Amino acid sequence: MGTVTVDELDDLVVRLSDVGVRRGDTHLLSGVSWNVEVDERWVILGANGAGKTTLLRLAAAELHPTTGQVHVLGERLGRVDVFELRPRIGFCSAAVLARVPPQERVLDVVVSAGYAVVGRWREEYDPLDTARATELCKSLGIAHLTEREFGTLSEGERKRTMIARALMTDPELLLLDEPAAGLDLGGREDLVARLSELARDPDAPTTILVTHHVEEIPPGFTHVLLVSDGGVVAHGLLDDVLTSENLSATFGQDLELDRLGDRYFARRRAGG
Ligand SMILES: Nc1ncnc2c1ncn2[C@@H]1O[C@H](COP(=O)(O)OP(=O)(O)OP(=O)(O)O)[C@@H](O)[C@H]1O
Repeated sequence: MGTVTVDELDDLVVRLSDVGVRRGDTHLLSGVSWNVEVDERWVILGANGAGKTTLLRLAAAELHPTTGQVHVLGERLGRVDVFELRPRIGFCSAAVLARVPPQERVLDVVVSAGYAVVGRWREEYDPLDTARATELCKSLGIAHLTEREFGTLSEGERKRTMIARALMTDPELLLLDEPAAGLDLGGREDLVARLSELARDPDAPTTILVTHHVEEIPPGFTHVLLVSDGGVVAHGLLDDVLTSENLSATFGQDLELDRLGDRYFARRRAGG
């Protein structure tokens, strides 16, 4: 990857330059360089422990690199107040979901994102915020659940609530860590369809989605970053980079990738 000029930097939502993350003697990431431009929709794909969540936490300004540089929304981590940066980022992960009190009302889970709180359900909210939260719940198919307690929702309904919450602040960058994990086939297909709608919405934020499964790639996503063992196997346009060969290198198995319409499917090659 060549030198990036200041003008080009303006168009970069995320920029990792030769990034390493180390904990003790363990290298979680090493030598990662990666650029995400405005309006791109990226999938990060890799096996368990490959470093996907670590990458996403860097993009969320939740983690600093041990070596190299990370720029998020034009700001360099280490030189910016992350508390000013984070409201510009919508982050949806199992860790964020786990912080929601089960008794909280669904609409409050969504609307309270605008106030950067989880579980402050006695907050007084602006009617405009309530209206926006209601609209987001509608677009994610949970309008009928807004008065329910979060803890009574199904796994899929919780995931959709958390995506609505992540969108509440109108972020410039949306990060989704394994949004389809734990969903049944119907729930996964419903979520993939909703994320596909979001990906195709020109007003939606630049999006990065982490997954283990090519079946979970929503149509409309444009780019893929393949990671293995804390390093990049390949990155670029989905159509160019997502191949049987690259997928096999990513998962360390002889895999065959099929495309059916705008969806991907993978299986181990017979005898592989
Ligand atoms: N604080 C830490 N100390 C040591 N090792 C760590 C630490 N945090 C993460 N790791 C290790 O770093 C590697 C990458 O972790 P990461 O969570 O980024 O992987 P992942 O690709 O998201 O995995 P999964 O798909 O299983 O969620 C893993 O092997 C993990 O055990």
